[in-house]
Amino acid sequence: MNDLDGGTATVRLVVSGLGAIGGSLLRLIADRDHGVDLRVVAAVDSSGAIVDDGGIDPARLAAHKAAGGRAVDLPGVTVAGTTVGDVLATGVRADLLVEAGPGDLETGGAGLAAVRVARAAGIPVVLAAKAPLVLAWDELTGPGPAVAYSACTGGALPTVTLLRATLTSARALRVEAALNGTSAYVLRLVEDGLDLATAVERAQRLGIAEPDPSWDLDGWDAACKLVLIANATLGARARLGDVDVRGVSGVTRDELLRARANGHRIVPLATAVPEADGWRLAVGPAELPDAHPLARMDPEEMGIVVHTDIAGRLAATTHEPDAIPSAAAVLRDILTLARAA
Ligand SMILES: NC(=O)C1=CN([C@@H]2O[C@H](COP(=O)(O)OP(=O)(O)OC[C@H]3O[C@@H](n4cnc5c(N)ncnc54)[C@H](OP(=O)(O)O)[C@@H]3O)[C@@H](O)[C@H]2O)C=CC1
Ligand SMILES: N[C@@H](CC=O)C(=O)O
Repeated sequence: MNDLDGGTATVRLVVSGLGAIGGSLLRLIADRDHGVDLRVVAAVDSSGAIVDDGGIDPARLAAHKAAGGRAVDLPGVTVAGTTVGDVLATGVRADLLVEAGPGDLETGGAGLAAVRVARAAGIPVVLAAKAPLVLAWDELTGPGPAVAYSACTGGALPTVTLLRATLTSARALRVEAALNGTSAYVLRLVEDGLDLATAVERAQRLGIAEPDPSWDLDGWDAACKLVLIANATLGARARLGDVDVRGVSGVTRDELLRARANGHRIVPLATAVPEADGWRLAVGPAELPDAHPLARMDPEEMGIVVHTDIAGRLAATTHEPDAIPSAAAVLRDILTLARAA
């Protein structure tokens, strides 16, 4: 990383996954000066992998994908198999992998394979996909090239940064968070009278829903984020199976309106509560009083609240009406790694 090409540090990126997050990242790379030459030398989508050692124009690739194109049909690039492993086998010079493909919570799928092949080649990784890290926490946070994962812990919400800073001196008595934007948004639309399927379609149009939106509605996306936050900041060694997971699909409009009439709001809540032998982790719809910071949020917000012994109650929220803030979290990690190199 940080080769100097004509005076500017260059970071050669392989971007795997060119949907809402990958496409937004490409546009962010194209749209502004980052003080670093972020050069996309390879990209992968479900059609296959493309490579150009001189750099693929990120704006052109983003526009091609937004128009429904397949990566392998982008004119002027070399098609190089279907995986990140195939990309690296071409010998293209790469400094960083961005993994923004779909997750697979059983095996880790192509995402985990891509992360492993990159790290074996000495290449650091920035993750948007959570599954690789949830399944292989010890491996991916252990010795070897860095793995950064800001976008895996609540979009642009700096959950890990906030907790690490706060818990340097204080103890967490309880952590509460609304970590799944889709569930929060969908519940608010249902509260307003929309049916569930239409509400989910709206979230998909915003680009905030998972490739398989049942991950959002059934609580698995929030559970993944909670596991990662607990492991990163609370000293936990949690796995997905340790989380008590309930989804929001069964919440009815009547229940939502009854809560409102009582001065409450039902929100998709993730909680971490200390116990004698660790942390009790749970995800599910919960009724909170209107005065609670997570009940006061706009439909497109996510948030976190940490109750501490000596640092009071801290709260942070993020407004994410599309995939750009999460892509900005990916960019944050890329630039942090680039500047540290
Ligand atoms: N959307 C969001 O707000 C956030 C998403 N994430 C995570 O980021 C990841 C991507 O999400 P999102 O962009 O919304 O999803 P999308 O469905 O919009 O995009 C997924 C992308 O992955 C590509 N893809 C499918 N299979 C493979 C494969 N085997 N190898 C490489 N790429 C593949 C798809 O290809 P094709 O274009 O050909 O279909 C598509 O470009 C997910 O893991 C999600 O959990 C994290 C934070 C926020
Ligand atoms: N599907 C997620 C976005 C990525 O983490 C959400 O709705 O919050």
